[in-house]
Amino acid sequence: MNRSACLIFNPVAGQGDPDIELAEIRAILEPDIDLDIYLTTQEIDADQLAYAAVERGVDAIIASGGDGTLSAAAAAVVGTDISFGIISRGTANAFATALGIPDTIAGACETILQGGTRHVDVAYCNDRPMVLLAGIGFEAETVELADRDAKNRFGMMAYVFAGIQQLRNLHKFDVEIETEDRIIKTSACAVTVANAAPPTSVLAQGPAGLVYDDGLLDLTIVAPANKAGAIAATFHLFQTASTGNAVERDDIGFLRAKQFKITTEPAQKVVLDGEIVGTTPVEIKCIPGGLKIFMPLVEEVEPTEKLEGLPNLTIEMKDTVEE
Ligand SMILES: Nc1ncnc2c1ncn2[C@@H]1O[C@H](COP(=O)(O)OP(=O)(O)OP(=O)(O)O)[C@@H](O)[C@H]1O
Repeated sequence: MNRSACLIFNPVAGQGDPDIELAEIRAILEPDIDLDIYLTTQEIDADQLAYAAVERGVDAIIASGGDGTLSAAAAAVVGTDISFGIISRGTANAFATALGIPDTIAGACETILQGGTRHVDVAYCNDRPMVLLAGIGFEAETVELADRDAKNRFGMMAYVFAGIQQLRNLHKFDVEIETEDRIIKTSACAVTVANAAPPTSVLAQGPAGLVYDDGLLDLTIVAPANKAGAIAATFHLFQTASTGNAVERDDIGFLRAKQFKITTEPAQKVVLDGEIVGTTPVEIKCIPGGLKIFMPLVEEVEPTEKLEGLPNLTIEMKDTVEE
C-alpha cells in the first residue's frame, strides 16, 4: 500500500514557476505517496491548512514554500508523531540549510521518499513555534526592508542590500536577558536567539556551531559602538562561523540556555523564522525533540580530497612497510 501525505504548497513563494514546480513534486512523489494537495492563499495560511490536516489524522505533512510557509506548517505538528517533510522554494531557504536538507526540489523529494526521520528541537517564542531563530533589533529591521517586491527583484541579495541600508540606521537599545538562573543586563544593536541557523545568519553565530538537537538555545548579543564596528563585528562573525571557532570580540557575547525572557528599552521589532511578528518583550523556550522531520539518511560529508582534473596527474601507491 502507498504511503500518504498532505502537501501544503505556497504558489507565490520564491522566484520559480509554481505550476512547473508543483508538477515536478507530483511527478517524483506520487508514484510512492498518495498526496492530498492544498494551496495556501492570501487568506488561508500554511498553519491553518496544517492544523486541519492534523485534525484529519494524516500520517505525514509536507510543506513547500519559503521559510515562512515551512515554519507556519511546522507549528501544527510540534509534539505530534506526524512526520514533517520540507521542500524549500523560497528566497533564503534557511530552514533546509540549517537542518542539512537538500534545497532543490528533486533532492528534497528524494529525502522524503527515503523515509528516514529525526527528532529535532523547536522552541516557542511568545506561544509561536520557532524552528530557526528569533532576531531582535537589527535583523528584524533588515527583514522588514527586504519585502516581497525586493525579494522578487533581487532574490537573496535583497537581504544584503537591506542590511547595508540598515547600517545607516544602526541604533543601540538596553536589554535584559533572564535565563533559568541569571539576569543579564547590557546594551546591544542585535540580540538573536537560535535553535538552528544556517551560516548565512551571521548574527546568530556567536558560539559557531549550533546544535539543533541538544535541548538548548543559543543567544548572541552584538553591540558595536558605531557603523565601522558593526561591519567589523559582522565580518568577524562570518569568519568565525566559517572556521567553526567561537567569537573573540568585546562587542559580541553569547550564552546557551533552555529558555530566555528578553525585555528591551525601548521596545524592539522581533523577526521569527523570517517573519516580523511584533515587538519585545519575548519569552523563548526550547521544546526538545518537538519535531519529527524527514532528513537525509546519510549526512553529506565534505570531501577531504580532490585531485582529479589536475594537469599531468599520476598517483602511485606506495608499498606500506610493516613496523
Ligand atoms: N496564494 C497566495 N497569495 C498571496 N500570498 C500568499 C499566498 N500564499 C501564501 N502567501 C503569503 O506568503 C507568505 C509566506 O511566504 P514564504 O515565506 O513561503 O515565501 P518567500 O517569502 O518566498 O520565502 P523566504 O521567506 O525564504 O524569502 C505569507 O505571508 C503568506 O501569507
